[in-house]
Formats: sequence, C-alpha cells, structure tokens
Amino acid sequence: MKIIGLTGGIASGKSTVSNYLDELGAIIIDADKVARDIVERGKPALKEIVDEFGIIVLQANGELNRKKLGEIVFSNKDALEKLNAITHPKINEQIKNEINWHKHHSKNSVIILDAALMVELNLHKLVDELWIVYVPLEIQRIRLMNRDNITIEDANKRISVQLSNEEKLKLANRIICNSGTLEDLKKQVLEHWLDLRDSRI
Ligand SMILES: CC(C)(COP(=O)(O)OP(=O)(O)OC[C@H]1O[C@@H](n2cnc3c(N)ncnc32)[C@H](O)[C@@H]1O)[C@@H](O)C(=O)NCCC(=O)NCCS
Ligand SMILES: Nc1ncnc2c1ncn2[C@@H]1O[C@H](COP(=O)(O)OP(=O)(O)OP(=O)(O)O)[C@@H](O)[C@H]1O
Repeated sequence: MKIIGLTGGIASGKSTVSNYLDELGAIIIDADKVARDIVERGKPALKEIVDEFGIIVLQANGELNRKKLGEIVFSNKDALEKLNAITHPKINEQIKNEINWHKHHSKNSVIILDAALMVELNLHKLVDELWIVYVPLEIQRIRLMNRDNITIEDANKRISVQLSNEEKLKLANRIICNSGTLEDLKKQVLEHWLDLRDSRI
C-alpha cells in the first residue's frame, strides 16, 4: 500500500484531482468528509461546539449550521482556534483509523489522503509522498468566490487562515499546477499516476 498526501489551499482543486484519481483506481480519504462525520448529530464534537459557541450554531433540526459556524470562525482567529481544538484531534484519530483499516484490507492499493490542512494537522508525516495542487492566489480567489458564492472579503478571510502556498510548496514531492483548464489538470494527474505505477512495479 502506498499513501499519497494531496494538499493545497482552499479551492485549489484537490477534490477535482481526487475525483479523477478515484476514477483511475485510487482509494480516497477525504479530510473534509471526516470533519463532517465527526460533527454529526449525537456525536461528542457537536455537543462541545454548542457548549463553546451556543445554540446559534445549530439548525432547527439539531444539525450543525455550517454556514453560521463558518461565518464566526473565519472572521475570528480565537474562535477558529477553539473550533480546531475541538475538531482536529478527532479528525486526526479518524483518519489514522481509516488508514489502518486500509493497511489490513487494501494491501496493494494507493490511498489518496485529501486534506487542505495536511501540514497543520501533522498528517504529512503519515504519507509516502506529498502532492500539492498549486494555484495562483488570484485564480484561487475567483474559483472560491464562484464555487461557494461568497464575497471577495469572505474569500480572502478563508484563504488567509491557511498556510501559504510557498510554505506548502517547500514540502512537496510533486507539484500539480492548476492555473489552466480542467483538461490540463487531468493530463498532469494522469502523468503522475502512471509514473507512480511504474515506480511501484
Ligand atoms: C467551519 C466549518 C463548519 C465550515 O463548513 P463549510 O461546509 O462551509 O466548509 P467545509 O467544511 O466544506 O470546508 C471547506 C474548506 O474550508 C477550509 N477549512 C475548513 N476548516 C478549516 C480550518 N479549521 N482552518 C482553515 N481552513 C479550513 C478547507 O480548505 C476546506 O476544504 C467547517 O469547515 C469545519 O468544521 N471546520 C473545522 C474542521 C476542519 O479543520 N476541517 C478541515 C479538515 S482538512
Ligand atoms: N482547472 C480548472 N478550471 C476551472 N475550474 C476549476 C479547475 N479546477 C478546479 N476548478 C473549480 O474550482 C473550484 C475549486 O475546486 P475544488 O472544489 O476541487 O477545490 P478543493 O481544493 O477541493 O477545495 P477545498 O479546500 O474547499 O476542499 C470548483 O468549483 C472546481 O470545479
């Protein structure tokens, strides 16, 4: 089994890349999905979040109001640190459990661990190779605003709370540049995938 860490800033194109790698036969562990699982109704993290931020962050049906919590934490560093202190240990634990499960059940596979906060969560230490999806800031901002239908101010806030591209690039084994078309992106991903396969034979 080989574990590839796939990281990059918000809206750099990681999910687009991991969807393609999924089609090529990789197993995907998506940190955003894990982060959603651990705050489901009835899970301890949700109670801790409500204790910290109040019932304002709940919807009428008792589920987390993600939009509301996002507005709070991406505008306030202390609030984000409090949310991270609740969620990050649990995200880390679940990801490690998923990796261990695959170690026993999917021995010959390639696992893609897709996480924006790979380095912040110290998950890069678990992977065999680190791939970075790089996108220049101006394009990143426009794609984020379009995808999430948010203002330039909100896009800047979300970008500014993450490690810079430069810091991530220093750690990368492979760089996927996503400033071009989706076809350009797919072509690069296929090249890396084939190269990885050849290096495993
Ligand atoms: C604040 C929350 C509720 C907002 O939810 P929302 O549905 O709007 O966003 P979603 O979870 O899909 O995240 C979208 C992107 O935001 C960025 N992001 C999310 N959380 C964080 C964070 N704590 N710090 C920096 N960037 C973050 C990532 O690039 C992520 O891919 C949610 O992001 C959350 O619970 N974050 C804390 C857990 C976490 O760290 N998740 C990221 C794991 S890599
Ligand atoms: N080469 C491209 N050309 C045009 N649009 C693109 C390209 N690559 C990705 N996108 C679009 O940019 C947006 C961000 O991509 P994606 O959701 O894959 O990013 P992400 O890195 O997974 O984001 P997050 O950190 O929030 O999980 C999406 O709307 C996606 O369709």
